[in-house]
Amino acid sequence: MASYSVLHGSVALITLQNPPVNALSAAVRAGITDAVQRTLKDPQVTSVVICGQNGRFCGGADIREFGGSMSGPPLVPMINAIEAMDKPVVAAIEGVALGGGLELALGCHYRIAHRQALVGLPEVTLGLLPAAGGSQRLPRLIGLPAALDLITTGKHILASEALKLGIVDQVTDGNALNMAVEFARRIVGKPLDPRRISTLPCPSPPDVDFLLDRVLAQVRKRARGALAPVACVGALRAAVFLPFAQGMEKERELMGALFDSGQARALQYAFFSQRLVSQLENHCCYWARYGLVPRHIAPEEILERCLYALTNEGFNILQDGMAAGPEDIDAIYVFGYGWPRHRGGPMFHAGQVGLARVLEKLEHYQHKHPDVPYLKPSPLLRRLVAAGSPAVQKWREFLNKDRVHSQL
Ligand SMILES: CCCCCC/C=C/CC(=O)SCCNC(=O)CCNC(=O)[C@H](O)C(C)(C)COP(=O)(O)OP(=O)(O)OC[C@H]1O[C@@H](n2cnc3c(N)ncnc32)[C@H](O)[C@@H]1OP(=O)(O)O
Repeated sequence: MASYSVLHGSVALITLQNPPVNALSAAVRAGITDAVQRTLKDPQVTSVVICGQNGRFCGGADIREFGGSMSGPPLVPMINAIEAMDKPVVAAIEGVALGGGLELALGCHYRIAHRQALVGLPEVTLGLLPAAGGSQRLPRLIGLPAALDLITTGKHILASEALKLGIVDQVTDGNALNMAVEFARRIVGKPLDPRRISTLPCPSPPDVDFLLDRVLAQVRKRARGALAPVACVGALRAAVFLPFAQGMEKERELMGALFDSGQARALQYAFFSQRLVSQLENHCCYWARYGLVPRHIAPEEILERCLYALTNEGFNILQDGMAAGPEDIDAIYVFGYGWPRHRGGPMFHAGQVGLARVLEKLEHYQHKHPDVPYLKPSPLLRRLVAAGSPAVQKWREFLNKDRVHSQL
């Protein structure tokens, strides 16, 4: 939800309330929409400040809502309505203004931030693009090159850097909310048209096509096969060449293709997995408090059972003639599945660990879990170990001559 109050008799304060990061859930969007209506109707109110509860402006759209059916007021019209207001609206940014949170702030007429606050459009890291106007407003505010950098990487930057880029108007080491309220009182009556970012042209260099093509090639190389960075460049191209309203249509169209994609689901799953893992320690405290004895599983066991089962399947694939050699499997993992290049690929890595050790571990885990078929060591792995664990480049010599021809 969002609370509404009036300070000094004339400054409406809209406070986003959705701990811990004040994500823009349906209830928060409804609260903001209602509060905007109240400020418009209240003749005493001459300016507006939007802030987040507990020193955090907003962590963006509520990612947990993405999996289900989205309800409540949509973000885009809400932000457009804020920008269109005839009373100045100031975003008081403390903590974070990320994703939809920064897009909300870009719909405001001014942005005042704490120096240490983090801002950014990290949607690309979730397989998305900034589709609440961010891909169209940010380049209009700070120019195409800087917007391309921020949006295609999704990086978070400090407000002090955002000030240099022109994303925020002022920073403070003190209380950003107090500063924003004082600022809001002072700017009443100043013209708002130049502050509506959607009405600005998009500053871009003369060789704009060259720049867009170069960045497109870079993102394709950096994140092979990833859809979102490519879509981000497409949305920014629209910001340069199309008027705002048409650019917004393009932004929406590109987001439509990403929103339900497997890549977006995977990246959002990874976001929450990362946080769950970091909470493991707290779970242990919980178990201890209730007298439960957790089964101890060493992190190496999890890693080894995943990794060695994977390489074991690689040996079976080689044995069955589905791949011509270990290099085929490694190339698929490095280039297709993001296996760290400096580790060569799973088959090369098995060679580095030592085939005898991989075999020993598989035998150990198979003994413990005889019902798990993929822990059963491959005959090819046994043959290689028996032959003294030759280097990966020699494995082809040990493949059965009569195996089915490779499909690769
Ligand atoms: C066609 C549809 C149109 C839709 C258009 C609108 C689209 C908008 C796109 C977006 O805005 S996508 C979201 C963009 N925002 C982000 O990517 C930020 C994600 N969050 C973070 O990076 C970090 O959480 C943080 C904000 C920097 C805070 O970090 P900190 O280390 O302090 O805390 P965490 O442990 O990471 O998080 C605490 C807690 O909060 C949950 N959470 C964080 N952000 C969100 C979020 N945006 N939505 C939902 N939940 C969020 C996080 O999962 C933790 O909760 P948990 O229960 O412990 O897991």
